[in-house]
Amino acid sequence: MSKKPIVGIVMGSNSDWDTMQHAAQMLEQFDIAHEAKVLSAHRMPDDMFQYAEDAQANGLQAIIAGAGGAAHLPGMLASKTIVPVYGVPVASKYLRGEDSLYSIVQMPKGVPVATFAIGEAGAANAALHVIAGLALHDADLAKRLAEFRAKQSDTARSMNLPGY
Ligand SMILES: Nc1c(C(=O)O)ncn1[C@@H]1O[C@H](COP(=O)(O)O)[C@@H](O)[C@H]1O
Repeated sequence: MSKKPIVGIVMGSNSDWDTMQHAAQMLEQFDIAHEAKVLSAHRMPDDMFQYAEDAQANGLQAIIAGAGGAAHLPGMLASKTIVPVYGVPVASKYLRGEDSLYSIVQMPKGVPVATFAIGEAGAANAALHVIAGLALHDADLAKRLAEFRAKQSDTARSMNLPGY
């Protein structure tokens, strides 16, 4: 039987998956039980409200929400749950995601959404941030996160520049 998800990855459209799959891959890599689904504040507001209202009772410890353009999904989720919401601005067709970034990051005081960079690095980092929080209470996960960081340092140290 698959483990009950503790992280929810949601996105406004399946067109966001190219970006949001990087969050899923990171959680997969660290063996964190998660779910991924399309959920839109604009196109399916009742489903979105229900998801947020049930999130805590369903055992979710974090929600990673990605959306592009008028990206209201992360903020609206945050307005309906105390489960922390990590927002990922997806690059939009016309404004390259600046619109997504601004609409996620500019939350009114009192309803926070932790906002990450536009695109796949933001999606991966949102997952890593969630993992860091979980690792505070999970020694094995903390060890694996430290190993991931050490490997990354090794890769950076071995980078050569042409002619130097
Ligand atoms: N920003 C939102 C929301 C929302 O915030 O509720 N729902 C869909 N969308 C976004 O619309 C973009 C285009 O969607 P389509 O590709 O389906 O036309 C996507 O990036 C999606 O996140």
